[in-house]
Amino acid sequence: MSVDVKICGISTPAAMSAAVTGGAAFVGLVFYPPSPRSVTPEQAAPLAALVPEGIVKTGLLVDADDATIAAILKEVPLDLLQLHGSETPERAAAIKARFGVRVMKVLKLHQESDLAAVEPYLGVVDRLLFDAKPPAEMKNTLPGGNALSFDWSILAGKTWPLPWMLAGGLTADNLAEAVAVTGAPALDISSGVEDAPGRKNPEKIRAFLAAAKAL
Ligand SMILES: O=C(O)c1ccccc1NCC(=O)[C@H](O)[C@H](O)COP(=O)(O)O
Repeated sequence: MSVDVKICGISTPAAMSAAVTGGAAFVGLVFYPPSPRSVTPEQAAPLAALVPEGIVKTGLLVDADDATIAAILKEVPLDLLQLHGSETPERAAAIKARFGVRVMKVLKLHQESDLAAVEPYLGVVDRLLFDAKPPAEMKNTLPGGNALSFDWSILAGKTWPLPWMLAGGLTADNLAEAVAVTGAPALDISSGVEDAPGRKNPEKIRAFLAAAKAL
């Protein structure tokens, strides 16, 4: 079995090169100033230029307004927008229509009933990402990238009529179990390939990608 990998929160050329040469299918740039991984459009543009055609350049946004999205897309040719805030289906549809870019909605899970949130996005977004709910104290400051997993069994045996990926507390050591339990076709990782929040370790990026390739 092979799974696609997204390396999220890249902010240096060394980390981008490790992701690209290691075989990432997606790379993620965080455009959310409170995050230790945040980049400005001007910082992101040269990083995006290191990414060959075929690897999906993803921009992570948290409840961004149109002016912010327009300013990012003016500088950075993104292929996919990751909506990591409280974007409604209507807002996701409006972003897609206005900017003509694919969108991936993040749904934060804690228990099986949280999956009810999927249905309103079907037929609207291009892809889903299932992540852990942030701790209450981080909800308004860092709504993702907290190295937290959720109960993967919530996803066991489920299928979805659109592409999706799994995130939250993944590491090279737990990815095999995560895929075995959830059947995830793609994985998204940030903290697990860092030495500290915002400090990506190229060796850890390579190790994660190698472990995913070995599944
Ligand atoms: O990375 C951030 O700082 C961040 C800030 C605000 C919203 C989301 C953020 N990150 C999300 C991700 O990097 C991933 O999609 C996912 O949450 C995986 O995170 P991790 O558990 O750190 O691997």
